[in-house]
Amino acid sequence: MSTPPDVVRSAYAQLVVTDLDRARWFWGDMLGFHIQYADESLLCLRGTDELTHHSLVLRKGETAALDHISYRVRTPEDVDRAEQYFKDLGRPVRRVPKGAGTPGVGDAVRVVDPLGFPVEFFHDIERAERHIQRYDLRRGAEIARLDHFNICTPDIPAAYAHYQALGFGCSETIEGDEHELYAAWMYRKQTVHDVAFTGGAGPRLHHVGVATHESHQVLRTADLFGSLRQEHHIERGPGRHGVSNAFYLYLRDPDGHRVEIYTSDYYTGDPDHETYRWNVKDDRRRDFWGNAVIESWYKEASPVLDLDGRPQPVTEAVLDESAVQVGADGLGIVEPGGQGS
Ligand SMILES: O=C1C=CC(S(=O)(=O)O)=CC1(O)O
Ligand SMILES: [Fe+2]
Repeated sequence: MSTPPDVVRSAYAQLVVTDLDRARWFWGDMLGFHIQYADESLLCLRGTDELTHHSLVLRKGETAALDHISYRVRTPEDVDRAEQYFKDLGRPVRRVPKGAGTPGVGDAVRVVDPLGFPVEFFHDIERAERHIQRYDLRRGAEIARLDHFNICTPDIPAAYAHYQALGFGCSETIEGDEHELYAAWMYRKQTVHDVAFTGGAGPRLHHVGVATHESHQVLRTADLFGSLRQEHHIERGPGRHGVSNAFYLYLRDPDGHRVEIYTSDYYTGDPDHETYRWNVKDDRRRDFWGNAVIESWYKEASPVLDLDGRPQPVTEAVLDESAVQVGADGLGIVEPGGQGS
């Protein structure tokens, strides 16, 4: 078996949006991403702390979808390793030389991974002007950086095995009484996750997680949308997660792409870091205060494209967390004459 690439971190998501101006308002004006590059069909954006060209790309297209997620690898040779690794898995692989792909990104390889997701691996990317202390440029939610991808997949154990083989650690899980795996959070950078798996029809993109420095910025984001009579963009939260302990707010962009505003998770960098395991019937797992998870959060997600830009077919889930008796989610199966647990 060939050597997997040395993944450093989740690096950027490329989303297809149907109205670039509305997307610019949502992701730029409201969330505060800096526009690093713009043309009539493409925007490259980055957070206040990000030193490379972008962490989010919005590409105008007919149908809202995920074009690809992208991981940065440690060396240029790791791009070659990624190419060989996925070729050995028998997966679709396409080399994307510098200048032929996303602006700012150097030599890269794009694959459709075993879970059906379009994934890019690159090392070289243009540096960008340091905005970390340009408080004068901050606006809206003041998003600092990309934190993670959350993907919907029907087979969580298969997703766990794939990312474990890529060298990802596992910080937290949601498991049944017999340790059946409902969800997992996995990392390469030293925080809770670079990628997480939500059980459901897939491959679909559940959300992009973006980080603020402070929880008051999460609250301010909700206030901004409320003030502007744009509260319909708020889907879930604000609240405190059980898993990750992060303070959160979920929004839907004008095309329905979900984004999580996320702050204050924790360090996972020690070599013997242990996985924290939640039971699927623990009402605090997804909201530490026991608040219900709105059904759309479990059921709705963005379609993903193949390497030729065609929507990928989805496979229904094996396990459905929202169908388990989960009490606070309000979706539980109430025992005859009993209460949800
Ligand atoms: O980033 C996350 C951290 C925790 C949770 S959960 O709702 O607490 O499971 C969801 C999430 O994957 O979006
Ligand atoms: Fe998330």
